[in-house]
Amino acid sequence: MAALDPPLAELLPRWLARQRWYTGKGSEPRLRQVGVLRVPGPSEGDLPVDGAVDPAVDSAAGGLVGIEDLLVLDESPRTPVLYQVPLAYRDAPLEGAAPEALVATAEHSDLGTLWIYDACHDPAGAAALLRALTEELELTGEGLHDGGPQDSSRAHGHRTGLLPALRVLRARVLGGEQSNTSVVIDTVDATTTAEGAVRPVILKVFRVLHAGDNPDVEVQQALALAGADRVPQPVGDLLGQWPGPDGQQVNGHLALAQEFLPGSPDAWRVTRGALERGEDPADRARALGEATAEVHTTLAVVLPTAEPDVDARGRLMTSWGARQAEALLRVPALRQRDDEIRAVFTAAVDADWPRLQRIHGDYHLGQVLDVPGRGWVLLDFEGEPLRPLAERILPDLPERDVAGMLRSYDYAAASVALAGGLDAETANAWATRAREAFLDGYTHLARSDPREQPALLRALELDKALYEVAYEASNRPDWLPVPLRGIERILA
Ligand SMILES: Nc1ncnc2c1ncn2[C@@H]1O[C@H](COP(=O)(O)OP(=O)(O)O)[C@@H](O)[C@H]1O
Ligand SMILES: O=P(O)(O)O[C@H]1O[C@H](CO)[C@@H](O[C@H]2O[C@H](CO)[C@@H](O)[C@H](O)[C@H]2O)[C@H](O)[C@H]1O
Repeated sequence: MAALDPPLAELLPRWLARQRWYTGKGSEPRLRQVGVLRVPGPSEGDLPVDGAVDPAVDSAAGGLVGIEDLLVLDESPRTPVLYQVPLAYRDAPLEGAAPEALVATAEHSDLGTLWIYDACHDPAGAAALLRALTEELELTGEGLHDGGPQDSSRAHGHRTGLLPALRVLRARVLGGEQSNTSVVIDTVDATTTAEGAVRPVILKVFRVLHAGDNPDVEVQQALALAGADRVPQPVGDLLGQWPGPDGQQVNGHLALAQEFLPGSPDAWRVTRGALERGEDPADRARALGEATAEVHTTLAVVLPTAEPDVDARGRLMTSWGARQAEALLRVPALRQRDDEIRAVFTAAVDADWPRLQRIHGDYHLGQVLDVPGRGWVLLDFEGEPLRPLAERILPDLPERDVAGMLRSYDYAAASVALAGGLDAETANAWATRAREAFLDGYTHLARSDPREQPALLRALELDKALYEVAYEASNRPDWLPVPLRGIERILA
C-alpha cells in the first residue's frame, strides 16, 4: 500500500497548531481522523493554462496529484474539536504560493516527493471545492489510500441557482483575522463563450465543524430566497456527514459560497474613519438601524418563531449565568460586581419579552459592508463562535442584535480613544449619538422601540460585554479595558 514519509499523522498536528483558527492556542493537538473525502479536480476550462486570463494561475492545475478533504478530531481539549483540513497534493512546488500555504513536503512511496498545500491556498484546490458545490457533486473517500468502505464520511454539494454556472479564473485567500478560511474566486458565466463580466464569489470553508445546519448557510439562504438584498446572493453550500461521538452519523455544513462584494469597506472601518475625521455618525447609524430592522422583519416571516415561554427564559438565564462565570474566570476582579450583574439578569428574565425569532447572533460593525449603490449588507450569520451551535440555531431575542451593535459603537469610540486619537469624553459623546441614531433607525422600520424594553436591552448589552471579556482575554488582551469599561457604564 502506498505511504507517505513522514506520515500525515506526524505532519498535520505541527501545522494545525500554528493556524489562526486553531482553538486550542498554546496546546499540542492530538488528532484522530474521522473522515476523508476525495475532491475531484477543477472543471476543464477552470484556471485556463494558456495565459489568456491571468498568468499568475498558468500553472495552477498542472502538477496537481490530488485533493482530499480531511475531517480530524482534536482530542487534546476536554471537549474534542472537529476541524476541516482540505489538502492539495502536488508533484512540484506551486509557483507563487505563500509560505503559510505549504503544510509540508513528504516522500510518497510511488510518486516521489510531494508538496502538500492547504487546498484553500491552492487556486486549483479552491476551484475544485467550489466545483463540488456548483456541480452538486457527491464526495466520498472511495479511491483514497486511507478512505474506503470502512470510512463512512460523505458530502454533497448544493447550488441555489441564484447565480449562473461559473467558470473559475483565479483564486486568492482573503487575509485578516478570521475564524474560518475565505477564498475570493474570480469567475465568469460558464454558459456563454462571450467575454463576460468577472463575477467574484467568496468560498467560506468552515474550519471548526458542528453537527447541525450552519446558521450562516440557513439564515442567509432564507433571506436571499425571500428576495432580500441586505445579504450577498448565496451560490451554494457543501453538506458533510461523518461519524458523531457515539458512532451515529451526523450532518453538518463544510462550506458555503456567495457573491463577493468588492470595494465595500466594513462598517467598523467606515465608523472609525468617520470618528477620526470628526464627522457626525447619525445618518449612517440611522441607516444601519433601518437595515437591521428590515432583516429582522423578513426573518420573522421566513423562518420559525417561538413563544418566549418559561423554558426559553430559563435557557437564557442559564446562558447568562455561564457567561458571567466565564468572564469571572478571566477577570477575577469582576467578583465584586457579582450581585449587581445577577440583579440586571434577574430583572430581564421577569420583563416583557417579544416573540422569539431567528437573528444575526453575533452582530457588530465588522459584520456589515457598505456596498456602493446598495447600502448596508449583512454578513456572517454564524452566531458567536464561543457559543454552542445548538443554542445559536434557536429563535432568539431580536434585541440581542440591537445590543451587539450598541456595544460595537462603544467599541469603535473606545478603540480610537485607546489609540490616543480622542479624549474619552468626546469619544463617549460620539458613541452616545451613534447609538441613539441606530435605535431611531431601528424603531422607524421595526414593530417596536427596543428602548421600551430597558431591562432587556441592558441585560443583553451586559451579556455581550461579558462575552467580550472572554473573547478579548483569549485573543486581544490589550483590548480587555474596552468591555470592562462597558460593564462599568452598564452597571452605573
Ligand atoms: N460576500 C462578501 N463580500 C465582500 N467581503 C466579504 C464577503 N464575505 C466576507 N467578506 C469579508 O471577509 C471578512 C470575514 O468574513 P466572515 O463571514 O465574517 O468570516 P468569519 O466567520 O471567518 O469571521 C468580512 O469581515 C469581510 O471583510
Ligand atoms: O467576526 P467574528 O465572528 O470572528 O466575531 C468575533 O470577533 C470580533 C472581533 O473581530 C468580536 O467583536 C468585538 O470586537 C469588535 C472590534 O474588533 C467590535 O466591533 C465588537 O463590538 C466586539 O464584540 C466578536 O465579539 C467575536 O465574536
